[in-house]
Amino acid sequence: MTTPVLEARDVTMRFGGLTAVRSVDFTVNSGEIVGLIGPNGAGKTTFFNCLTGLYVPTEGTVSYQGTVLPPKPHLVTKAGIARTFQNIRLFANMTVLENVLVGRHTRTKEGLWSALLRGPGFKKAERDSEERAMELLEFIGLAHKRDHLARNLPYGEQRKLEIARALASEPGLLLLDEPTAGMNPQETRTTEELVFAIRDRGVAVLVIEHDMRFIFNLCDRVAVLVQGEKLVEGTSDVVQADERVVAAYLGEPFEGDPSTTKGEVQ
Ligand SMILES: Nc1ncnc2c1ncn2[C@@H]1O[C@H](COP(=O)(O)OP(=O)(O)OP(=O)(O)O)[C@@H](O)[C@H]1O
Repeated sequence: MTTPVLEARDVTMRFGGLTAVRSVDFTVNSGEIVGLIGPNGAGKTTFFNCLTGLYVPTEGTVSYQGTVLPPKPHLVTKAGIARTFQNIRLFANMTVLENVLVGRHTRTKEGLWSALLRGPGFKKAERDSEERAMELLEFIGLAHKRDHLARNLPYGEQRKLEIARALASEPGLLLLDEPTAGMNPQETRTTEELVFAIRDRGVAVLVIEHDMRFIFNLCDRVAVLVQGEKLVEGTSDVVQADERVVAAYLGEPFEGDPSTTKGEVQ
């Protein structure tokens, strides 16, 4: 049975006279991988920022598992939504393990005094956190690099580490903003497999991406934003065949034969 994890209702975001997102209704259900695509400047990242509390929408509401979210990033994370960003935002001079541990802080209950005094409660919490972080590093294939500095990882592994750090907050929904940007085809394929594996762990995924092949292979459903409005939403096949989508992408990587079949679009 599908139940809504995320529900955005009538979300509008204006910057002065510019409406970057206009009356968008959007749902992600449990167990789903949903794609959000659109030409440059369509409002995708602005919409993500509205979902994650970085922006307070001018109008509309965002709910997670039936409860309206407070527009504060740390409260959104605590509620169960984690994200990555277009540009890598790791702690470059921390180790791989430390980066994942940072991602767990919303889930650790030990308070300031316990941490300062390093009492038995704190030590146990620390051990549990480390175990959980190592389990995540195993999952993404970076356990053997736990003590490497994040800045010394190759690009593709840095992006994986960001995903592990986001997963460390134990989200029910993961938002990925251009996870394959700058990746070679092999790294992109690995990321695709990783996203499927994340979904199989019970985490719903919403992904922004310009790589159409990646999106159409991966997603159960795809929504298209154009000039801040949701133009089309449906399965990959429906979206690929929609003439309005083809028109919106003319001049973009998706140009060419409108009858292009799945997997051949780039
Ligand atoms: N903080 C801001 N202040 C003013 N305008 C903004 C702000 N953030 C985004 N915009 C504008 O809102 C519009 C949508 O931008 P946004 O970055 O959300 O698009 P996008 O679809 O994510 O683009 P891209 O694919 O290039 O990342 C653009 O016209 C952009 O200039």
